[in-house]
Amino acid sequence: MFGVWTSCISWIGLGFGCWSLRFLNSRGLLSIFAMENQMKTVRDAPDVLDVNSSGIVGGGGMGDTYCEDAASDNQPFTPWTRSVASGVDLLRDPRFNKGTAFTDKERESHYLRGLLPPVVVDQELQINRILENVRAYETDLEKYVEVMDLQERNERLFYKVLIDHVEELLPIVYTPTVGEACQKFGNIFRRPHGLYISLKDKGHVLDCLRNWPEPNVQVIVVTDGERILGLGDLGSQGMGIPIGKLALYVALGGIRPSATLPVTIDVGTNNQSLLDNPFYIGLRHKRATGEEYDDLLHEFMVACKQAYGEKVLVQFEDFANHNAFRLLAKYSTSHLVFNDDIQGTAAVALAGLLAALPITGGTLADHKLLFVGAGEAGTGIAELVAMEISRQGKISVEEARKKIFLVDSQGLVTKSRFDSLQPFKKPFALDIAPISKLASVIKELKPTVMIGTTGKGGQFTQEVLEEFSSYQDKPVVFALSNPTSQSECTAEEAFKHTKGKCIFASGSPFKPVTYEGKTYTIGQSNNAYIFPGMGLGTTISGAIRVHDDMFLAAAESLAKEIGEDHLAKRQLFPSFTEIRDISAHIGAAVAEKAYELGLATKLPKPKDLLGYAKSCMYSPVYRQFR
Ligand SMILES: O=C([O-])CC(=O)C(=O)O
Ligand SMILES: [Mg+2]
Repeated sequence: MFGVWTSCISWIGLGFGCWSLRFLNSRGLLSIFAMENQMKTVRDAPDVLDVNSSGIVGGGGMGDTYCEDAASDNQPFTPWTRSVASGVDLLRDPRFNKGTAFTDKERESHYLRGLLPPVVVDQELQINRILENVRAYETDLEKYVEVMDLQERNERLFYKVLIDHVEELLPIVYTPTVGEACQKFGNIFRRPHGLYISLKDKGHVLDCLRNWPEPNVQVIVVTDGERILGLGDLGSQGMGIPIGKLALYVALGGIRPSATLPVTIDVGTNNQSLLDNPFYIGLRHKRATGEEYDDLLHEFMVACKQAYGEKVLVQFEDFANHNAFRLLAKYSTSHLVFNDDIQGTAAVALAGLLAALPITGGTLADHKLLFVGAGEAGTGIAELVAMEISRQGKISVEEARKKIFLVDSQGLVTKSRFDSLQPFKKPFALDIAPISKLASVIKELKPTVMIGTTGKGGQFTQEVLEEFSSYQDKPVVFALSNPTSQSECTAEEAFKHTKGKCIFASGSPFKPVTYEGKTYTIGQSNNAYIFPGMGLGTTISGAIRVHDDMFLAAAESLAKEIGEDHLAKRQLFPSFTEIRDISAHIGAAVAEKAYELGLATKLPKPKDLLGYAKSCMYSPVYRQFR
């Protein structure tokens, strides 16, 4: 195969000078441009040929591992230019476009003369221009549209600005603004991004995947839009979430952009206001359920492996409880899959709890934990905490669960409700009389940690917080629901109503709080700390399954990032400015666990996993085109 292509390329290269030829391969259209007797291929098909600047053909296949593949993306000057279009096509391709940063030489050699204003600027100046424009907008939604437009125009600039200004831009491309963007997705719709797979595609899901232009996908984030953050059913408009999460996989975890695929499965929506909205982008009927739903999901899961192989990571995101748990159980033994809202959120919250121990004193097993909200996040965290207590204390998980209490919309989860409880709540049912009011639950059980995962704003009222802090000095309060509007309380309320005693974290970002002259930095207990590193770890090790122990390893790795400086400000999570380094550590810890569990396929195991993880991470610095 390689030899045939080599001679084909040489022949065209010698014979044609400046030409564009198109070949149809089995995966779709592969364009080949011949320029000045050099060949440059467009689009990296799995059997792509790499051509270096001196016209020597090399490569001949994307590396089997993530790293070999990523390495060519990372070199600021690569002779192994794999994919270069020319002329106006180059400007219109966000993967290669550099706008006014194309040098005069590049403009000359790539048929850009006259297509750009004469000025040549560097990436730094472009970043300053973008930031100035973004900052000039009044609303966060306008900022979101501006920044996401950049992703469609100039991918490397988008990631460079996001990485270099992560604290400022994360709340724009991610929670809370992405929530509002999803609510108004039909109104702000410009260009499609990601794959929309709907009931209309039944029987043709593999065709949808084959239409996606990138053949070497390594991470898929998929939602069915039924429970977008704490905002409920947003149908097809939930697409903003997979897009945002994957932008973070790249910016925070160093996954290559071309290896990411956002997917929304549209089976309808039960959101009447969207069904009535003329600008709604999805199927205009109520949600399909039962066999119809399961069949489409199954077709998708099978197609993922067919299209991208055994090692493609599928992240389930923002599915409703009734599907989230069973889909995870159904596919976790056959696919490399995890649920971010159950397992990612669990790992990040566990990291926060471990980080808090030097302040509270004692071990995790010394705490009594109350979960307010007993859905994916609540029971996900509860289970992982129970596993950690069991591991640390050498007791059974059943015994460890006794330190955990759940409250759902009906009140305390007790044995008296056993028959009607959803299966994921049953292991935590208490053998005591039912209590419906939250403040009364707290009074009765006297928990030391209270974690909100209700998806409903304002649940931690003044009464609740006062009661919770009435019998202890260091009450731990996590208000994890997103976006900010759904947070169980604000950071300010937490400090005020606990009289400055609390150790607080939230799912969405809050500004620092000053209480009685002391300023506290608010750590964001958001799965964004975990999933990028998880993706890095599974790809560099070639893992074929995700195991709970990998999440424990990720949580422990994240908790280690918290030092005395952080604790002095009661900050349980590091700043996002350090996240790429943190993701590399998490990636190495996850990969290490994958090897230990026999789930890794990249052999031999790299000697220095951390160094290897770092070397694999995508860098958005512009490449030069010769
Ligand atoms: O997206 C986020 O910010 C965290 C998350 O998964 C959710 O709230 O569903
Ligand atoms: Mg989520």
